[in-house]
Amino acid sequence: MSGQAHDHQVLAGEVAQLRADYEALIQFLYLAPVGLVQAETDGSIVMMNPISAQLLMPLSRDGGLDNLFTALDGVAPDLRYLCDQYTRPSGKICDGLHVHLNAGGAGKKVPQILSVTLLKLDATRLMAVIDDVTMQVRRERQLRQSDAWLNAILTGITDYALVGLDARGAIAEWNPSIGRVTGFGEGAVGQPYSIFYPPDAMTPEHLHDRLRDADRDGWSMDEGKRMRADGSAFWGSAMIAPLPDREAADHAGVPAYCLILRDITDKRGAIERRRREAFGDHLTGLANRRAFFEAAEQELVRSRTAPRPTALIALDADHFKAINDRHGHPGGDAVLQHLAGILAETFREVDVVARIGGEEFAVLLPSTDLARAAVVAERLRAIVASGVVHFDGSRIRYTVSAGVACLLDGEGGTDLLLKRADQALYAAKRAGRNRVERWRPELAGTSTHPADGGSDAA
Ligand SMILES: Nc1nc2c(ncn2[C@@H]2O[C@H](COP(=O)(O)OP(=O)(O)OP(=O)(O)O)[C@@H](O)[C@H]2O)c(=O)[nH]1
Repeated sequence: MSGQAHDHQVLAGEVAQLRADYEALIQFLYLAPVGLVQAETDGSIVMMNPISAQLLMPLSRDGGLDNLFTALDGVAPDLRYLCDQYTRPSGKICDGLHVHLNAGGAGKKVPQILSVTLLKLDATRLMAVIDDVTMQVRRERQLRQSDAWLNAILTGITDYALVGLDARGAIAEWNPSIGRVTGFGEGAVGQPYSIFYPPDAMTPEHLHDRLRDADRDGWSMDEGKRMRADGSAFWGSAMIAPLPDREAADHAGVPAYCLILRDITDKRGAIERRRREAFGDHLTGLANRRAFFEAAEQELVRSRTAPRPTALIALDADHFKAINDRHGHPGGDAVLQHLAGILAETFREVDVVARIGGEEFAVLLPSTDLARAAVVAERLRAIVASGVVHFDGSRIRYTVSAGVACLLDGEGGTDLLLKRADQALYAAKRAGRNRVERWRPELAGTSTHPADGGSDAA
């Protein structure tokens, strides 16, 4: 081969190499998962990839994209200034500058956050790297928040065990806090966290339910009797929270959740007192409206998974205003306490008996149909009608009216059940009081308040 031909071949090879490099660069620009914009130092855009067009287009006022600084003027007005002030021949003009789009706007769009890095390549060329970091920023903020939350929980607590659980709820690692609070040694590793609970208190299904609750809500908390390794019991709370990077931790023995086990034996009395204050009715000692709704909600959710009827009796003392007027408010209170006493004696342990309003009571009867509930309500009505309240030298006689309703498997919720029972109750009031009415479809749409429903007022 002649020298000239050889040179030619080398040159052709170099050109092919350059072309291949250029193709690779173009490919890179097109496929890069970030926006890349090449511009002159005054911001005039020379070249941009599709992602940067996508990110910058919404910022363009005239539908075109000629100048990087003009496009970003509304959201990052100092970019042009930063560039003018940058005197070095090349380097980073700004690094990961966060630019907020749609922030504070009247529109309902979620604020979008772009990260802009501006490089000076040489005296005439700039390169901007633009990335949509909205999700990343949100995620970091969430993580910071959950860190703060965890710190708040841990601060000031000295009697807790911090236990790493794997994705199946088995204890992943041992640490001294586990030994201190529960007495379990390294042999606990690999065992389900239910070893901290009394035998049979937690089925494998319960154990997994708690993990799923934590996945769904960010945490799951319960409180009750716990066991130490030596078989002694203590009163404890257990909070389970998923670890931030748990997706990657689907293997046995790798922590996916954190369990914080606290010995709160000392605090139990105070907690129960607070519970009573929050969920108890001070006048009658029965459950209050809030406790009733929570218990009813729980029962109805359970009745959906294991179908069964749920009944409700709504009860109201008749002509109660007249009793108050005649015997004074304390006399009225004595009647309410008397009625509460009868209710507490009449119903089963599983029934939820509550005072849900001034002189209105409600009883939730799990696994009970309409006919059975009506029989119980009738028995109650009769007991009240035959009783006497001794108050301040007087004998007060009173009666109650009751409405009974029932939901079949999975039908409606607490509000519907209570509404039907109320409709039946006021049908009983309209029909003359001192009686029990069952809800029936014709009552749908009738009033749940006597004043609207043509009550025969006292
Ligand atoms: N003593 C006492 N009275 C209460 C309490 N809460 C509500 N009340 C009274 O209960 C009375 C309820 O009156 P109404 O709603 O007119 O009902 P009613 O007189 O029982 O008539 P019907 O229900 O139609 O038979 C009002 O006078 C309330 O002031 C309470 O805790 N103690």
